[in-house]
Amino acid sequence: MSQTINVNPEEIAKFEKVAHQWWDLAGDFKPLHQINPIRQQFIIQHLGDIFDKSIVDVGCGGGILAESLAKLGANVTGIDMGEEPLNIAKLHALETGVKVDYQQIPAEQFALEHPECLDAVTCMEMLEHVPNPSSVIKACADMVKPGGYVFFSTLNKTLKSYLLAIVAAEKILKIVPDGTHEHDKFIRPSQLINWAEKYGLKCIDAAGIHYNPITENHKLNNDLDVNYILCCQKV
Ligand SMILES: C[S@@+](CC[C@H](N)C(=O)[O-])C[C@H]1O[C@@H](n2cnc3c(N)ncnc32)[C@H](O)[C@@H]1O
Repeated sequence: MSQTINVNPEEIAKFEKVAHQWWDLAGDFKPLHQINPIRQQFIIQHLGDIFDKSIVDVGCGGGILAESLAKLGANVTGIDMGEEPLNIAKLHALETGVKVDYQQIPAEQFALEHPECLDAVTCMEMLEHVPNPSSVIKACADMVKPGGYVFFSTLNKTLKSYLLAIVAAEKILKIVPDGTHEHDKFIRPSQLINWAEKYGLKCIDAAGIHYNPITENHKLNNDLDVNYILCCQKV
């Protein structure tokens, strides 16, 4: 299957190794738990009531966002190429009684099988872990209905993101495992928007995701220098 080429086994292995910590609120995924309410808020701000909306969460991992959207009544499918994160996601959904359809399938393959089917697609903190992010962006654009929404979040390629997301978070504070991120793989908003537009998406909103690991303060703001989220609409 040619689509599986767009997977870096080393990246998948990183997340397989720490998957057991996915729902530990004080563990390696603490930052994702802490920013989840604000990214959910950004999504709902654009989608409105998500009850009964069909949403695919691409690179869902252990299901932090997927579950939170399903809890609000959306019909959520979570896709990822990591087996262990998906096992953890399924187990957690059983424990909480939240219904999410988890599948191990590349985004490109899912898009081929489900063209223009969805009300929304979310793809959070995943693009910086794939060999060819533009191919994932195209897949997200292909699976959403015309007029539907695609949300991307990732890390900007700036000196500030290197200092905060790698030096501070990984090397000094050790709030995420050393080696989680490669600065080369970070994506400037202009680049992401360029790719999105190439595949028929129009960027209609952008926000910075501010997270201070020391004060644990988190909020959306206008500073896209480190972590940011985009809302795109399919033309
Ligand atoms: C940092 S986690 C983000 C999890 C989730 N999106 C969130 O923000 O809560 C990155 C996820 O991307 C997944 N991933 C990495 N490469 C992938 C690929 N090529 N296809 C699908 N998922 C991938 C990893 O397995 C991992 O679960």
